Amino acid sequence: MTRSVDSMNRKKISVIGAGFTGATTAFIAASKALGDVVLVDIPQAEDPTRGKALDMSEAAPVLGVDVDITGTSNYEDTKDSDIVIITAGIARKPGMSRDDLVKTNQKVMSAVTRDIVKYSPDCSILVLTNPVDAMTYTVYKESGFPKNRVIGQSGVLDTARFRTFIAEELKLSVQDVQGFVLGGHGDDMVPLIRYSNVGGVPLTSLLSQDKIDAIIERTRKGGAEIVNLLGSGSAYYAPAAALVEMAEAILSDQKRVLPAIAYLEGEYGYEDIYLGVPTVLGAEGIERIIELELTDEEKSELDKSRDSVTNVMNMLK
Ligand SMILES: NC(=O)C1=CN([C@@H]2O[C@H](COP(=O)(O)OP(=O)(O)OC[C@H]3O[C@@H](n4cnc5c(N)ncnc54)[C@H](O)[C@@H]3O)[C@@H](O)[C@H]2O)C=CC1
Ligand SMILES: O=C([O-])CC(=O)C(=O)O
Repeated sequence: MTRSVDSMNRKKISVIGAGFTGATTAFIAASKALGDVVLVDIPQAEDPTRGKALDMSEAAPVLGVDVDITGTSNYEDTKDSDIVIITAGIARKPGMSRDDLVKTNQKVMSAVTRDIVKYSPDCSILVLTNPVDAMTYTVYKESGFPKNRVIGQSGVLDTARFRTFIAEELKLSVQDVQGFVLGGHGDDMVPLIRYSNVGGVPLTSLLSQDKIDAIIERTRKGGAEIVNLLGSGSAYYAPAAALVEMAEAILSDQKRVLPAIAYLEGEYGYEDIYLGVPTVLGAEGIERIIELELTDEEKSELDKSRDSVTNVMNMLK
């Protein structure tokens, strides 16, 4: 791997899985000059991973960024990463649920985590691979890392979809739409209307209950909507943008308040489970879990989502 001048001062981001989400994540991270990027995939007869990395490197002069982008199947190249993002594994096809991926992707998580830990024992790990709550749990157990350094991505993406649909309905800037989607990354996720607003104005003052219910339903099925439109594979632009926002919060110690899949030990009344909750993301990974006060109805929706994640976790044997 060649390292350009001054690379010692830059952060190092490794992305495992150079498919749609991995390559897009690598490209967005490099475009924002978050750090040097190492893209890893399994060895193949031709070398698409190196091809993608070289193509991205050739965009750097146009984008005006000085970062090294490496494509490889050798984990030694990931040595001393600050953050490792896992997107490796299989994606669902139309008609499948995310949970159908559990057996195959569990094996992939175990294998890649061993290599990540061997070369970057001090990194933070961000997991995207589905079913993501259970896969984050798998990586946590396999890595032996402290819970704050193993984090899953769902809430930033689910909230981004929710914000998109609200902005579209109201014909207002997406930048002013705030919201929170909690729970597992499945059809039972919990968009919290009481904590959602547009420029500080409560959502319930701007939209009828019927419209809000339709937006909740579309958010819950947001992944499947894209899967059906694409015909093969699943979403990757918005998931990659979500991963980069979380990675930047950690690498730049931003103390962002973002939903993340966190290991719970009593928070929200749950034990020994990874689930989407509001967190503070900074240099230590998940630095804090924010416990929102929930109504009985919201709590029972979150319980239902927790039960769905528990069902998938029971398949991890
Ligand atoms: N949590 C979330 O919000 C989201 C999760 N996903 C999930 O992310 C995963 C990846 O999705 P895509 O990138 O679209 O799939 P993809 O099929 O385009 O890419 C996956 C890549 O992983 C590689 N891979 C498989 N086993 C590997 C191993 N042992 N080591 C290294 N690389 C390996 C494959 O060769 C492939 O290039 C899927 O499980 C998908 O469901 C996707 C979008 C959002
Ligand atoms: O739906 C899928 O399979 C991929 C995913 O998690 C999403 O786009 O939310």
